[in-house]
Amino acid sequence: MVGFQSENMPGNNKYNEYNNSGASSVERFVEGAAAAAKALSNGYKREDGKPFRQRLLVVANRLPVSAVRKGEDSWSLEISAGGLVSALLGVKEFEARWIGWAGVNVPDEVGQKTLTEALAEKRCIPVFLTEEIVHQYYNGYCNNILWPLFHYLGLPQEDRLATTRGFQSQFESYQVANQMFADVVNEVYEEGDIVWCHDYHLMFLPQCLKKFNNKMKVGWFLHTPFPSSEIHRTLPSRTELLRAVLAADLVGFHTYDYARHFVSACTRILGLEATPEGVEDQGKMTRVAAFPIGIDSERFIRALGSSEVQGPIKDLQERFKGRKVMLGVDRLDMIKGIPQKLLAFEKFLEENVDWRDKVVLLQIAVPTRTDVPEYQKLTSQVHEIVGRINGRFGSLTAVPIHHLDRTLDFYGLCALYAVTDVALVTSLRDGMNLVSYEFVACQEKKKGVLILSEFAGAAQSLGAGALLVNPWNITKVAEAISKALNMPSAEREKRHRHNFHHVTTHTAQEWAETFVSELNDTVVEAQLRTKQVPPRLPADKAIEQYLTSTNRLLILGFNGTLTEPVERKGDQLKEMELSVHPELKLPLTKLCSDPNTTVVVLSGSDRQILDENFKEYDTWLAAENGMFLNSSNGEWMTTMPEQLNMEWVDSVKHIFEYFTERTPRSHFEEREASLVWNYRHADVEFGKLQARDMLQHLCTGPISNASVEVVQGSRSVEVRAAGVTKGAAIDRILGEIVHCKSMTTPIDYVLCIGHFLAKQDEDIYDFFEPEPSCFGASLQRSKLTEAAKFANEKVSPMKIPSGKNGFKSTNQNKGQRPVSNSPKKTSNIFSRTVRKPAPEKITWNVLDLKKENYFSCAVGRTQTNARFTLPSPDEVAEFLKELANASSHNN
Ligand SMILES: O=P(O)(O)OC[C@H]1O[C@H](O[C@H]2O[C@H](CO)[C@@H](O)[C@H](O)[C@H]2O)[C@H](O)[C@@H](O)[C@@H]1O
Ligand SMILES: O=c1ccn([C@@H]2O[C@H](COP(=O)(O)OP(=O)(O)O)[C@@H](O)[C@H]2O)c(=O)[nH]1
Repeated sequence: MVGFQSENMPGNNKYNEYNNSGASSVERFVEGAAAAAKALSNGYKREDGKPFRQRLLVVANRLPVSAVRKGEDSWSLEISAGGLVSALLGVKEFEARWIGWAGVNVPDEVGQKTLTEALAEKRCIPVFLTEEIVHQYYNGYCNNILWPLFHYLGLPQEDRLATTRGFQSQFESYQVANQMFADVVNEVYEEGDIVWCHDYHLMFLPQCLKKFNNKMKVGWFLHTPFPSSEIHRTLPSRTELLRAVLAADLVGFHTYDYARHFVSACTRILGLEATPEGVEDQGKMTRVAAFPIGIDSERFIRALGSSEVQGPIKDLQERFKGRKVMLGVDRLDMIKGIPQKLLAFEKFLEENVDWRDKVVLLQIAVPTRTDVPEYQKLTSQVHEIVGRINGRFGSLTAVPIHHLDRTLDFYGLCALYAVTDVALVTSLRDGMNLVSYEFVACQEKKKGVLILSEFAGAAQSLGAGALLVNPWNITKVAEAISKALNMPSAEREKRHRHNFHHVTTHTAQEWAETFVSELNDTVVEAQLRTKQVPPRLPADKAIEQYLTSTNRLLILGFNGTLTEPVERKGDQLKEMELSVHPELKLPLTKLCSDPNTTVVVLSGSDRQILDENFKEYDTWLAAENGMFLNSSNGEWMTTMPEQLNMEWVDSVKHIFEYFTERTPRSHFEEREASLVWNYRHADVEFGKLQARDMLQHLCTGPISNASVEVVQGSRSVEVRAAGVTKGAAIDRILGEIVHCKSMTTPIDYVLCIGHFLAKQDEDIYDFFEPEPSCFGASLQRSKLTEAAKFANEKVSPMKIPSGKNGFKSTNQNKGQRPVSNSPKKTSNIFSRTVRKPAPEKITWNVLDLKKENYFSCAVGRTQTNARFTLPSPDEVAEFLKELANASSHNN
């Protein structure tokens, strides 16, 4: 015996839910939306005085109503079952429109036209998917691939005999279907609208929408779990899906765990940067956050008092008099753990003979995705188990399990929730599970017990009051059933209080409002960030000014500026040494050989690396952020300031050693004025965790009182003596260059390009700044040397002062750490200090720099003090090529 269905069972009407005025919830929802729209256009306010909000386009695979064709041009609309629809029906604050599939194939024009009209009354806009697309996209890619994968059930094996089960063809249909949704959104969209895309069906949608209109405010919310990145990485189209989602402005999940998994998939699989706000890709920020959904609890509480619910409550109480009622309400889906639930109940009955005729389990199993073979198999499996248990423990007049393969209406469900003593939710994985919320909302009188799977998102919010179980552990679930049925009323009351408070204060309305307001804020913040992003380097202008200048200075960073693009293997950087971009050889040679141009490569790298990479060019090298200088004759000298406190080095080294030993493929470099721990070749995720720990150790230990700066790079941690910055070194470097080259005319053109660290090294841009830039140059000014201050005060020209902190005397290093080159690091052993120019000799203005002759440019950064930006070393190479060509034609 599979089940038992009473004639009087509540909710036999599977169509619309009616209230006293005879309107369905969809109609009420839609009427609310229509009223909102009207009020908006009339400038009205809502009853509670708040203004109406902007238009919200809710795009989900399924509309809140499914259409059933009654004739060529007549349709009846039923509410679609499922958590997403339930949650969004609770949202009444917006002038909302739904865009989605009506759950029916409508190939003919008449049908499409009439259904569109019928749905328009409900503010729903249909996306017409063909039967083949539905098969491949919905049954195939969504429900046979993404759904099981996201719920940790793994990928199905690709079936070579059935072409429809190939990943690739299903994925292509998925993309086509997403584009079909996008086309409808694009048609309906008006400026200022918010587009909220829902769920795993529409992961491609954000990208399609942004491609069409980059200004659209696009949010994406996932209703299922997002699995560990190790699961996601098994998906053949893992990269495309992540990238498509990242096109959204805001990406939301039910729990922090899911959000964290998503961010880690982006860092590990795509190699992107995680920030506290989300994920960053070349300056484009996607905000990632947790927004736990809720229900419209008021609607349930109100319904309990209505005659539509009170009637069925009485019937149910009468029918199950003398027995405790246990309830399961699930779509008949493998993630819901229905077989596990039944087996646990069977075990409970086996072990608790006295309870056999005193308890009944009502299991509502809503048919779902019935075209997918796995779901068909599940139905038979469940029927078989129910039959066996009822056969074993049933009598002529009663069975322990009442199993219904059908949908109940809202009132029927409320009545069931209200009469239940123990609700049993055993999902193997579940994004949230609204049934558990709904049960709690209906239990103010009875204060029944919720047994809840620890693998449902709801466990994180209702865990305080529920009995949490691992559904795979049948023995423990059986024990929980026993505990729940025997729980004293005081404990039930206490547990219920916790959960009722949560359910009634974290509602669907609040969920949607928070998401939408966060989306608005995210877009505003992004706009602000974009406004602060300096423009791209104007190559033509920079070249034109270069050609008309007579004494030019080019300051070029190395790593991330002149280097080859970095390759990745999976989530790892390819092991390789830094080397000059191959396309730069010729242009660099040309530029360096121009007698009117001085090229300085200014880098954080050590002397050896610069020697190895630049020995063939006639260029100045400034290693370790300018602490060492090498004129083109190959002799290194130090520019280190006096009084550098290096007492912290040993203890920091100790910590660096500790982390290096524990982080495979990381290493640290000991430099003269700094220590750098580098994890660019280590596992990105692990490296970041280690870096975080390391920072904590450093800050609470050796550097807590030391005069140092900690510089966090994208894959490194560097500790430097305070004051060791490129900006601070440049005046000493300039003095040496002027002297060495016996310059007699001022520098009248400066191009300073680098992937310099924002806080610590961008003072170099400000050093040359003839006018305070609008991008925050002033931030760094207080740190500048006298020479730089002088430069800032005057539009031009600038005189390099001698003295104080400008240049060091030749015997300045007494009592300091020795400044010799470490022999193992460089073959170029000799090091001397930069000479101190005689003040009387530099009486003229070294810099004669006008605003239009100064080009500071940040590479691969958008938050910068520089005047201009270039996105990558490739573009730097391109620009320097053009510059070198123009210059050689000019000569
Ligand atoms: O539309 P169907 O394919 O029949 O499936 C029904 C819905 O199932 C999923 O619901 C999820 O959303 C709930 C609300 O956020 C959440 O509580 C639950 O844990 C999820 O399973 C699916 O995500 C929806 O898109 C489907 O419409
Ligand atoms: O006969 C039924 C059974 C369930 N539901 C609704 O379906 C939703 C199920 O949501 P849940 O989050 O628990 O899981 P999902 O089915 O979305 O995975 C709940 O709002 C239920 O009220 C319904 O309308 N009729």
